[in-house]
Amino acid sequence: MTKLAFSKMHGLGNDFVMIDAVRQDIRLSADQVRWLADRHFGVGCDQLLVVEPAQTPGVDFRYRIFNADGGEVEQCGNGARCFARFVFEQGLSDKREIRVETQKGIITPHLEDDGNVTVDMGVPVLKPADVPFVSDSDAWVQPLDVAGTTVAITAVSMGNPHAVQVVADVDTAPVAEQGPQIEHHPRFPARVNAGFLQVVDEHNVRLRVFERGAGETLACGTGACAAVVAGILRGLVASPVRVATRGGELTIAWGGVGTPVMMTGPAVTVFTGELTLP
Ligand SMILES: N[C@@H](CCC[C@H](N)C(=O)O)C(=O)O
Repeated sequence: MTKLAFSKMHGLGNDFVMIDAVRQDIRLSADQVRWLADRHFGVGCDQLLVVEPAQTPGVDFRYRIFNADGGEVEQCGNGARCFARFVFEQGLSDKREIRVETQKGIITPHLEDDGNVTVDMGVPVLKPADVPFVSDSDAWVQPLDVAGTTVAITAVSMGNPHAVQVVADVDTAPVAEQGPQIEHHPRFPARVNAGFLQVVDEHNVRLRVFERGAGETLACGTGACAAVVAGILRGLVASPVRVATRGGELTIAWGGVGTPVMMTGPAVTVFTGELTLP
């Protein structure tokens, strides 16, 4: 029987089980990830985050991200902020700026004095083939057939893939209906996170995201980055942009094509615990 110490954290209600695999010798199967993520039989979370020793010189840690469905993915924005608070609170690092490698490159969370965390999320990828999105056009806005209707999406990778559409009102947007269809759309061969963006004014938007491998979450950090990139490319908003999600607000700043996206928001520890893995 394997004992596992963990922390339960959240960023705007996007919740995580955090595991220290620096001091614990732990390797989880997809079944164990699904069990931990299960809200009835396990701890419950949208994503499970595993902190490991770095594999690259000059980098502090590696962190791995698993969706509630057990699949490992490339990037997680709210998770990156929680990762930074976790390693600080757990005494794994006393640095306020931490270089961490993910499946899709190195990101740099910074613990702010006010308790928020700012993360350099890297340069967004816009070339369709690299998102990956199947298209013979490089246009920022592209039609996508979704269950008999055509929606206008912007495909953006923040390390992980996003399809962002603009809606009149997020409260009435067809998130539950279209979300699963977009997630599994054949033009997104790695599946995709489906974002629904409402522009309030030049510096304020509202956002809902149906996440790949987790369903709709209360907030999605990379989704907020992708939505602001899409909004700026479409000429609808200007940096910085406050993104209101169902779980709270993030601030996203982006200087344009070829520059990194900066994300600022909270990271909260809810409780710590120990369990026996099945
Ligand atoms: N909630 C995350 C994103 C987690 C990964 C995503 N579901 C995917 O499959 O790409 C965030 O805050 O960015």
